Amino acid sequence: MSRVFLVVMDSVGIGGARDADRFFNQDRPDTGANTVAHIVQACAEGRANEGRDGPVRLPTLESLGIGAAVRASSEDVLPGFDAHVTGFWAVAHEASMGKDTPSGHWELAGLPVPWDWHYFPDARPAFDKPLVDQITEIGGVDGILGNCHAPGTQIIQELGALHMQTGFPICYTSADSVFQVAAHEDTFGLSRLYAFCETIAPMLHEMKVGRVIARPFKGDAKVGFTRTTNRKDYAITPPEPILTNWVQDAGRHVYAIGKIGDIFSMQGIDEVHKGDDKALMTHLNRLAEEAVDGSLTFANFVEFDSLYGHRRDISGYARALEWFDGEIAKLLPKMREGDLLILTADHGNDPSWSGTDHTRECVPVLCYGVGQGSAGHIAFADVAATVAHHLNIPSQGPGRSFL
Ligand SMILES: O=P(O)(O)O[C@H]1O[C@H](CO)[C@@H](O)[C@H]1O
Ligand SMILES: [Mn+2]
Ligand SMILES: [Mn+2]
Repeated sequence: MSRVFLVVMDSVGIGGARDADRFFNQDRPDTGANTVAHIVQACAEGRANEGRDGPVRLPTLESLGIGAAVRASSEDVLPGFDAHVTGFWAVAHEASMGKDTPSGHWELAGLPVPWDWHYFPDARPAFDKPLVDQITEIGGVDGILGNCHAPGTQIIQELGALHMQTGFPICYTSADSVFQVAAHEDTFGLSRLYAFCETIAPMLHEMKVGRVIARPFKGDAKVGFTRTTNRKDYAITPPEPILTNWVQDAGRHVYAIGKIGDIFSMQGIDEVHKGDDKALMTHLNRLAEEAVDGSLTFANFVEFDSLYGHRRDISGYARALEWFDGEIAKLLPKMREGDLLILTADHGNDPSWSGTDHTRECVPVLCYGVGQGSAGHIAFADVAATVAHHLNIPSQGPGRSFL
């Protein structure tokens, strides 16, 4: 029986979104943002040589069609990237009005977001007094710090020492529908941070805030503050069955790698494997060998986005792509007859762009195991329908299989 491996390269967008002018980074519309193309261009021009050198080389993604997809989605030039394409590729357009992780993943899983998320204003305070009063009361703290839009790595440097003195959690947000809580793992305590987030999450979900995110960190004023890998997301539960439910309801097994379990609030998921991207790749390789017939393995590789996209680090993003490309080259021979591997993304995060937020972009859909060809332009939800079709189970979403 066929298996499917659906792998999200978080934020690896390819430009070309028709509604990019409705999304912004620091008042600049996202029109023209193109994560992959701008990385390729910067590398070719020698502008991304930190820890690497020269033009970016992605031979495996190229042969699966990433260059062809970028050319089909945008006018951007792509120096090099003219290798023979042996995979099956498409350009996917998002319908949901959010350029965030849950919107992208839910729609890839067959559920365009049926509501408007709540976003906090980029003002001080970002959270109004009645909300702060509720949060401090039910969360059992005497106050909060932050209360603004901020990059997470920066705000812990600014407020880490004061947080240690006062015991007030650092609460901040971004252009996404998120309520983030940074707290020191030792002085505030990791389990206390998780409990705090878990307690306030239902109230924020009620307001249609997509995620409450625990952001633990360590360090002190002298050495500086560093986030740990113990981030935890408390996301709204999808209001309808999604791909993982369809697969599970058909009696099949669903493996989640990385933050997929968090994004879908564990709906339809049998087992979760976590770690940094390197560890996730080990899990993916092991599951390529061990996943049972008829199963779905759904993975998210977040470091493109969290370590490089938001930090506007072009060299780092290029290094991550080159590493990923080499790993996928080693994964392909592990695919069995009848298996389908899909590499895709959830939104863009152009590291050459203004601001530090995601960019509205189309995403590549690169398929291995179904021969060579292209479906041209498709919808995000078509990915779920295609996975269902390949697993020979009913699709319950609005998408159509492109295979
Ligand atoms: O700056 P940090 O804390 O990494 O926040 C980023 O991570 C959040 C969730 O992925 C996004 O909303 C973005 O703002
Ligand atoms: Mn994402
Ligand atoms: Mn992000």
